Parts: sequence; structure tokens; C-alpha cells
Amino acid sequence: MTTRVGLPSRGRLRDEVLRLLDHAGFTVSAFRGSDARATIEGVEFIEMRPRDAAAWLRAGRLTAAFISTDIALEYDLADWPAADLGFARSDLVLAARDDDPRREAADFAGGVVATHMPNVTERWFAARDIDVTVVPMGGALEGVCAAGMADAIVDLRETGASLARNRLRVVAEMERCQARFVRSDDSAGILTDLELRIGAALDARKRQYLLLHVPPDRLDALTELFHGLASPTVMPLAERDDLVAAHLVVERSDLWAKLGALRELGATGIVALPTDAVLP
Ligand SMILES: Nc1ncnc2c1ncn2[C@@H]1O[C@H](COP(=O)(O)OP(=O)(O)OP(=O)(O)O)[C@@H](O)[C@H]1O
Ligand SMILES: O=P(O)(O)OC[C@H]1O[C@H](OP(=O)(O)OP(=O)(O)O)[C@H](O)[C@@H]1O
Repeated sequence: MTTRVGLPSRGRLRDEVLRLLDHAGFTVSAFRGSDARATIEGVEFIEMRPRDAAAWLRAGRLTAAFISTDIALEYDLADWPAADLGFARSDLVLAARDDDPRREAADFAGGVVATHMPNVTERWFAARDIDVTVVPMGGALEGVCAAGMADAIVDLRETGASLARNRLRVVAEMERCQARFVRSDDSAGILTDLELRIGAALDARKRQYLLLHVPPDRLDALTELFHGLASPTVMPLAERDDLVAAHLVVERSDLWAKLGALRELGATGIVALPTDAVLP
């Protein structure tokens, strides 16, 4: 089978997935939107809704797809080989009207729950032995509780603004979600290059390349402060024996937290550069 990868044709995942592929050196200008196909470096990318990509992946007609945790769960792909991509983070929640006296999921036994994720919802309630009627929906969920049709909804929450606007309150947090690259079990080795490049690009986002000058007797203190990829590269400075140059790769978040400590150990000439690819 041709190596085919589902790419979001629109929606929340598309822009970030294209940014990631661009970062990983793929020519994203070839992507056109819905139903378009482009073969880049031996991989055929097909642009489609993430849900459709999940369905085709399940049917064995895609090798891999850029989807999300919630969609993977809905299409029973949660156990397939996958990489979390660290963006489009949200929570799948059970929510009800904010004036509803029912506080826990079990209080909704016998009720009606509307959702875009019927399989996940059925499984979640069944695992807790709570009997509810799940109504699958395609359109907006928020109004169905106010209209008195549903007792609760299962939807994604990012900022919580949609829930608040619709006077809904979270009853239970069901799943943490984010964008995810999922591939079929039998595709090991086929997508090595794509996976390697995505991994290196994701890793690079978390790290910085740090250059600084430090007294040679403070090098131990420096390596204690940062546990980089390996020990720092140390180079002499022309006509100076009181300082050496040290180069190391550090966690981006770590760098900002430790700038003060760097100064304290006598580091000067500190320069932090973004990394483009990191392969430990
Ligand atoms: N508000 C949000 N914040 C962060 N991530 C979100 C948010 N809404 C959705 N997502 C994530 O993005 C994924 C894709 O959402 P999107 O609405 O683009 O596709 P969809 O649900 O399949 O919609 P459609 O049915 O319109 O194609 C979701 O599965 C979810 O993981
Ligand atoms: O907690 P918030 O930051 O408000 O985000 C949550 C909302 O985002 C998603 O909808 P989206 O905005 O993609 O559009 P939709 O309502 O048309 O599905 C999701 O279905 C929620 O409604």
C-alpha cells in the first residue's frame, strides 16, 4: 500500500500541524485544503477532517494520521502507536447546567447525555456502571441542556469560556486531550523518516542552545545546574585563562528559571539561541 498520511483539512489542528511539518522540513505550500493530495518525499498526504482520518486509519486505508487524543479514543485507536504533539490541549468534560443540583456523574443515572463523542461517552459511563442514554450530535451542544432536552453534555473545554457563556458547569473531567500523530501497527519502519523529523522538531521546541563564559573552576557547578544532552563543550578563550567558553543544550523553561543562578556562578556573555532540530 502507498504510504498515506491524513492531514487536517481545516479546524483547530490544521495550522499547528502544518507549522510542525514546515519546521520538520516538509514543503507545506503543496497543501491546499479539503480532499487535496500531495506526495512529499515519498509520503502521500491526504487532507481531510481529523475524524474522517481516524475512520480511514481504522479501516486500514491510511498508514497514519494527525488527529487528537479524543478522536483517537472515539475511533478506538487509543492503543495504537502514537506520539503526542503538545498542542491543541483541552479536556473532555461532563458538564451540566450551573443551577442543576446534581453534583456527581452517578447523579445523572437514568438521564440523557448529548455529545460529539458517543463511543467515548458510552464507555466512560459503562465503566462506572452508570446507566445513561447517549445522544450523538453533529451540531452545537451547548444549548441542549438549557432547552431541557439533555441532562448533561460531554464536550471539550479549553478556556471554559463556552461553558460559562452557556451557564454550564463541569461535573467531571474525563480525559486530557491534545494533538496526536497515530500510525497503524504494521507501519513500523515505513514512517521512520517522518517520525524522526517530527520528533526532532518537537524536541527542538523545548530546548535552547546556550553559550556563555565561565571561570574554569565553576564548570562543575555549571553541569550541576543544567543536565543537558551531554557534558558541555568547553573551549579556551584567546589570551584568557580566567574564563572558558561553554556550549550546552538546555531545557527552555529551565533556562529562564536558572538565569539568576548562572550569574551567581560567574557566567558572563550569556547567549541563548533557538534550536532547529534535536536528536539526543
Ligand atoms: N477549544 C479547543 N481548544 C483546544 N483544542 C481543541 C478545542 N476544540 C477542539 N480541540 C481539539 O482539536 C481537535 C479537532 O477539533 P476540530 O473542531 O477542528 O475538529 P472536529 O471536532 O472533528 O470538528 P468538525 O466536526 O467540525 O470537523 C479536537 O478533537 C480537539 O482535540
Ligand atoms: O473552553 P473553550 O475555550 O470555550 O473551548 C471549548 C469549545 O471549543 C470547541 O468548539 P469550537 O470553538 O471549535 O467550535 P464549535 O463550538 O463550533 O465546535 C469545543 O467544542 C467547545 O465548544
